[in-house]
Amino acid sequence: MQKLHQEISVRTLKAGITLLQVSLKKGSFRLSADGEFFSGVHLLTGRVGSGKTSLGELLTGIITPDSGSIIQENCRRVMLLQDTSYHVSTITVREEAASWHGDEKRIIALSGLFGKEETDIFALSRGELKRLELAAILTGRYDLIVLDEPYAGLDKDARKWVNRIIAGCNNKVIILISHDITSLPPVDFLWEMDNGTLTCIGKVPECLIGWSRAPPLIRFLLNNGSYPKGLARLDLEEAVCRIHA
Ligand SMILES: Nc1ncnc2c1ncn2[C@@H]1O[C@H](COP(=O)(O)OP(=O)(O)OP(=O)(O)O)[C@@H](O)[C@H]1O
Repeated sequence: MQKLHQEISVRTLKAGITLLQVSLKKGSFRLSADGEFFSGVHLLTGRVGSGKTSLGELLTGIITPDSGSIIQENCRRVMLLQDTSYHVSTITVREEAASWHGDEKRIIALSGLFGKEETDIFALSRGELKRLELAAILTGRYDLIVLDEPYAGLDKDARKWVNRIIAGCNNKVIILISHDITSLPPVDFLWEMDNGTLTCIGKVPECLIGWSRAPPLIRFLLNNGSYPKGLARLDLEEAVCRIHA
């Protein structure tokens, strides 16, 4: 009985979001989407203008579909990061970190801004500001996080840092919209947006073999019989080394 209770508690804590026959029209562009996003890291890829940003906005409720349903389960706290969206509301780094209502000290330490607490927020570099924002989002108590091109403006080390934090996030739905597949955290599910139509490619790494629009690096690996164990950078490097071994 106790085990059953525990199982129910764990299940009810898991966040998820379901799209049922969702459609959206923006001028001549049409988006249609069906699918379920469970806890874990989801990578959404697709060409420029294919509708990824619109899907992120639909998932987080920034815009509503023209028809269909979006059902959120245990997604009480939802966050969307867009490259252009950061709004500074305070003066110092400490105040800005505190404005996120999370663990202010942890946010400052994680973002590498220890010692800069009283610095004017406008004196930070673009990269530092982005790290502060990402640290606040990824350590915050969000159930659903959509990161639209989170690597934009970040250097190699900062990208690795983002991936380490994402890898440590549990029980959240994290949807990563990125055209850059060379610097990713461990990804659980792969999705593709093609000319407004959302397709679930499947669970990583099993689905990689059937990824018809796989980027050149993945295609090269598969064509050489070296199947990556995942999409994280280390997995890709390991697969490349297997070819040359
Ligand atoms: N307000 C609007 N009115 C008309 N068309 C729009 C509007 N906003 C976006 N679009 C069109 O909708 C399509 C999808 O845009 P969206 O930004 O979702 O794509 P995307 O895949 O995120 O592209 P990108 O990678 O460039 O951000 C594009 O063809 C875009 O031109």
